[in-house]
Amino acid sequence: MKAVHVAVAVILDQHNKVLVARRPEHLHQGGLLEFPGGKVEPGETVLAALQRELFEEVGVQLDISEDATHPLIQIEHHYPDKHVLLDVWRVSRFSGEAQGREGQFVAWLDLNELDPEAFPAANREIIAALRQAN
Ligand SMILES: Nc1nc2c([nH]c(=O)n2[C@@H]2O[C@H](COP(=O)(O)OP(=O)(O)OP(=O)(O)O)[C@@H](O)[C@H]2O)c(=O)[nH]1
Ligand SMILES: [Mg+2]
Repeated sequence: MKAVHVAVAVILDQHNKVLVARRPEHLHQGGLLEFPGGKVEPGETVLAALQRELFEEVGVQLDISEDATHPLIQIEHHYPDKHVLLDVWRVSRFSGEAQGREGQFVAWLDLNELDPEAFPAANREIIAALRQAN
């Protein structure tokens, strides 16, 4: 099975709050929390995908310049039904107010309060890396 390349944004605000969204029930890993993002399309760079997905899903415009966007971690994970490569970026500048543009719940949660069990299994490593970096 070929890995699906996924661009994922961890947006941290000045109070160490992280933007999370709830995955719609009918999708893969539905009902769990996620960091917004989505599949990199053919011919698209990962940062372009990150920018496009964040705008489509939560209405936020990312500043993807080098001083505002940093690679955090890449995680390859095999779910029983899917193989993903999560390409996770830490973003410190954005504009717009986050809203669930696809009807999903979104929230800014304190980094220290994130419950890894509320996310897909692949995300546990992301949360650990984030806590280590902060
Ligand atoms: N966006 C996102 N996807 C994640 C996370 N963790 C994780 O395992 N995934 C998995 O990555 C895969 C792709 O993400 P996605 O469903 O957001 O892709 P997408 O926005 O392009 O959706 P679409 O297929 O409806 O067009 C899913 O199988 C999802 O379960 C996460 O924190 N954020
Ligand atoms: Mg998505």
